[in-house]
Amino acid sequence: MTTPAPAATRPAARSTPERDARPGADADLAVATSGLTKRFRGGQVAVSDLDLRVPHGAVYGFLGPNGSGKTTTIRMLLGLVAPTSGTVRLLGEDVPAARARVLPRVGALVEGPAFHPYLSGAANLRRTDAADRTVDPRTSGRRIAAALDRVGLTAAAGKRFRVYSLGMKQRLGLAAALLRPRDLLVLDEPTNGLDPQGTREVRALVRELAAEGTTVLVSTHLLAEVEQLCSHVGVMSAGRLVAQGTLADVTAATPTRVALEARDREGAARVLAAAGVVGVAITEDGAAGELTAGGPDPERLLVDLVGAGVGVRQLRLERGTLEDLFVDLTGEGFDVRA
Ligand SMILES: Nc1ncnc2c1ncn2[C@@H]1O[C@H](COP(=O)(O)OP(=O)(O)OP(=O)(O)O)[C@@H](O)[C@H]1O
Repeated sequence: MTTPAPAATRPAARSTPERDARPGADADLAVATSGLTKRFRGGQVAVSDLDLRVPHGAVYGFLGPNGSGKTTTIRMLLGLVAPTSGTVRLLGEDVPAARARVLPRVGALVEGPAFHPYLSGAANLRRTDAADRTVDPRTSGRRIAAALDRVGLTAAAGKRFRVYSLGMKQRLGLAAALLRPRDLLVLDEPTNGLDPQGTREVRALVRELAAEGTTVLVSTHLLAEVEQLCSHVGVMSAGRLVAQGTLADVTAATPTRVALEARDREGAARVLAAAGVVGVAITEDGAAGELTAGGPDPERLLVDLVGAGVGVRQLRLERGTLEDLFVDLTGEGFDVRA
């Protein structure tokens, strides 16, 4: 169920430059947190020292396995849960201080108690719209019709919420978030539980909104979602942000695997290890290892191999994927399918 809510660092961010401390350095950020931390009663630290940096206009994939702290972070961004420490800035304004001014510009889809099951989709939106004191009640009908149309629920507007499919419920949550124009959308696992068609529809809608200039922060545990949808990514692991940056930069930070085909497998492995290749192992037809940042370049490896008298039939370079990086950073397997 969904409820409409009002609404990058010191991560081990392999790819992100050090946080810029100059005044105004955050001006181009739609979401900026500093040292954001949540410790629940009982002592569990759900989110630890988070410096999120979401540029204006980005579709930011907030990626992490279940329980890594994504929902708690999102709830703190929206003022639904108080941080234990740290600060939040949304659209350049401090939250919660400027909450009343900034949250109307922020649309959100977060888990929680939600729509009335016995009211229709349209009637539920009427309730949501009526609860917004900042809009003109006389234009409510127009806003509701536009939001329903936007998410493809016009035909089902009169049906009771309880008979909606999961995808329709999710889309109604999005419609509620879109009752007024938003500069920032915060979506917590918007495709969770949806069938492939529903998933495609929600992703298409996010793309459309982003194309119109809305900044979107979308949490997910699906790598494919990030790869298909996002310009930026932040990776959470056990409450910490372990990488953050553009999708291209973060993916480029993955180690490249170098694989050699050589008859003298031990000799090839020795040369690789001596040159600074890490995790060198003898393979079926040669040797392989990982080229990390600052490691030798492939040309140098070939020179070394020739110099050591190791004949090489082939040298292959395999660029790491986002999935490799994720497993590497979080130590977890991953649900890679959409
Ligand atoms: N109200 C709470 N009281 C105590 N612990 C909590 C509370 N809410 C969340 N947690 C714990 O904080 C950690 C982070 O949970 P959170 O829901 O933020 O993660 P998540 O990445 O959103 O996971 P999921 O994808 O499963 O929703 C988990 O270990 C969770 O059990």
